[in-house]
Amino acid sequence: MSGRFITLEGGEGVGKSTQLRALAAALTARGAEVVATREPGGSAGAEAIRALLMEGADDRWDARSEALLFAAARADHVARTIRPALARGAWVLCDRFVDSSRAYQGGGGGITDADIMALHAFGSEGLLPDRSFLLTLSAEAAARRLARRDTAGTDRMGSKPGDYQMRLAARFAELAAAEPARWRVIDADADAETVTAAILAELDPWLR
Ligand SMILES: Nc1ncnc2c1ncn2[C@@H]1O[C@H](COP(=O)(O)OP(=O)(O)OP(=O)(O)O)[C@@H](O)[C@H]1O
Ligand SMILES: Cc1cn([C@H]2C[C@H](O)[C@@H](COP(=O)(O)O)O2)c(=O)[nH]c1=O
Repeated sequence: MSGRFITLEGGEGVGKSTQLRALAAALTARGAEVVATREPGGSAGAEAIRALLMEGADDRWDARSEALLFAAARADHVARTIRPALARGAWVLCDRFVDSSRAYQGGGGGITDADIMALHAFGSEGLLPDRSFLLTLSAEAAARRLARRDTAGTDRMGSKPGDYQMRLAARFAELAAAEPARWRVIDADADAETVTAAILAELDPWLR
């Protein structure tokens, strides 16, 4: 069972972190080495950039600066964490990756997809996941989950307005539709165990 690079994508509160933990446990139980990681973050340098991105006022960065910071964090994460793990045969499970930049800074923030992918080509040598899961959930259900989880309030990126959330959901759907060999769309409006089973079923051919 050789390692693969798997990403979980979608809006806030759809259950990405919950599913990442469950998948990591399931794969570890099958004897795989698993590197569970996240973006922005996942390496010392990228975690430092994460603090710049997640803290402060909504207008702390303009759209171009924000896109560059996400790409710089990703470049360090890819070079220091993801590529070494893949090279030794580990499974890399990542909570968000370049598709979040394409949806948030692209669909939500107005940066062109060509510009985001050019930054990715330079910073991360264009690395793409073997499989990306888009977890879909209605905005209302996601908001209910977040209200239960985030009783202390949201961070800078989570405080975007409702129309931004709608643009990014539409953009994620477009990305998945445009590259069906890489993406699987998973209905996240079920209990967590059912969602995990649906994801594992999609990974089954790689788990033999
Ligand atoms: N299938 C599920 N059914 C009900 N609640 C869930 C489910 N999956 C996750 N939750 C709960 O919803 C909340 C949000 O889940 P989680 O933190 O995994 O989402 P996320 O997509 O990683 O969010 P973010 O993008 O903000 O990091 C948590 O309190 C979690 O326990
Ligand atoms: C990788 C990446 C992330 N974002 C946004 C999406 C979320 O609002 C935050 C990350 O928070 P999480 O609770 O850890 O999911 O950052 C983005 O706008 N662009 C990106 O490339």
